Amino acid sequence: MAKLLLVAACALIDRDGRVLMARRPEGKPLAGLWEFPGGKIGNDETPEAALVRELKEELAIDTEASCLAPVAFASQASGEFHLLMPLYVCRKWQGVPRPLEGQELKWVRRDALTGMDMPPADRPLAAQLRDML
Ligand SMILES: Nc1nc2c([nH]c(=O)n2[C@@H]2O[C@H](COP(=O)(O)OP(=O)(O)OP(=O)(O)O)[C@@H](O)[C@H]2O)c(=O)[nH]1
Repeated sequence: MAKLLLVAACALIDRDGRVLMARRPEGKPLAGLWEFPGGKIGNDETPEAALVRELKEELAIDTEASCLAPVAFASQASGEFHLLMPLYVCRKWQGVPRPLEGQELKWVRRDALTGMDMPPADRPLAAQLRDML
């Protein structure tokens, strides 16, 4: 069986109900596609701790595990790995998201979510999120 790739992803929701999407920069796998901020879960790291860390590293915002609500997950073959990716919703954080890793950021209305060019694992998640918001 393919090795599991554990990734934690987060839908930041603003006061107008929009979702923050990030566009993967050139040079990374799946470059140009829109994804949820987040990243790989390290050894000895909980998914929540990984997200708090990634949101700081990628977006310069601070949040905490108690502000992360799990809403869905993706389970998808991805090259030599099998991606298992829990998606959390976060509505409370400190700071203004800034693109620290060369990514483009966009606040997206719920109706526009499913029209974005996304990695295959994200498409069902975007639809679930749209129906939830
Ligand atoms: N963050 C994030 N990763 C996703 C999403 N959808 C998806 O297929 N992935 C995949 O999950 C993996 C996450 O890798 P990453 O490159 O963002 O994570 P990272 O920052 O920890 O990795 P790095 O340190 O190697 O750059 C990639 O293979 C990426 O393509 C998504 O919505 N958000």
